[in-house]
Amino acid sequence: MLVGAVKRYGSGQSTVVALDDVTIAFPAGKFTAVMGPSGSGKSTMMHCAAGLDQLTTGRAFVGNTDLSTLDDRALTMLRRERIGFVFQTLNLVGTLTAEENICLPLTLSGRRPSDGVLDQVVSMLRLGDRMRHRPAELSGGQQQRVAIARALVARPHVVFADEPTGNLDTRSGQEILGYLRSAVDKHHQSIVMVTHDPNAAAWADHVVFVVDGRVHDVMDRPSADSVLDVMKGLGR
Ligand SMILES: Nc1ncnc2c1ncn2[C@@H]1O[C@H](COP(=O)(O)OP(=O)(O)OP(=O)(O)O)[C@@H](O)[C@H]1O
Repeated sequence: MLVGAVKRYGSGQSTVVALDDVTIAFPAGKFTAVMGPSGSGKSTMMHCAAGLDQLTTGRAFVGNTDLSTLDDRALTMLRRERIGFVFQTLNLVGTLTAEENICLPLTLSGRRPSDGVLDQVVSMLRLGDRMRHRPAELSGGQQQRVAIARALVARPHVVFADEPTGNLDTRSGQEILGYLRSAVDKHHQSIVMVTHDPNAAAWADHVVFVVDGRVHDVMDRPSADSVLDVMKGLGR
């Protein structure tokens, strides 16, 4: 959740206001899509909400925890224990196999995947025969699926995903959206997903439209058509 969130980059004449007084809740156990024109502040909003970047002013909460009250170590722990990430820069570790990458957040906090969860995630993402490969030996889409498996396998409270289906064919994209949906419906995880695709946004419970660093609109129970209409109205 962001309260009165402002994020400025740079100073003086070259200042960019990426978030301009944003207050928005990402409700627990819900699937939120974030849409808006290029450069409108979507990634900045996610990074600040996930504690990967600091606000200039305002507050960011994960659950009841005010991120500004945490030191670096506590922030790292919170991210590791409670948050999963799927970002465009996949951050897979080149020297580790797919399986080691997927389990890395758990390994770092001294845990192991719960029974069956690893198998379930790996088979859903059709990575079963790729688990011993390193990232360089995988296609772009397979790397994307490894990053998604890594975000899901620890069953974090919140998953932040930036264009998670961006590099995927339609079938794999639909499967991943279905799995994100079931993570919400079956396991009460919260998903916050940036997307440019109205069909992907239609899987969410609601869509937050961001324009020029502000929340322009929030739509409940979106359909691909209703999302497209709003996007057209934004003229982009
Ligand atoms: N590290 C940075 N330094 C300076 N300006 C930045 C930085 N990161 C983002 N910006 C600027 O902040 C604004 C918002 O960027 P952001 O990446 O959040 O937009 P976005 O909606 O995610 O865009 P896209 O859909 O193209 O990924 C843009 O004007 C961008 O140029």
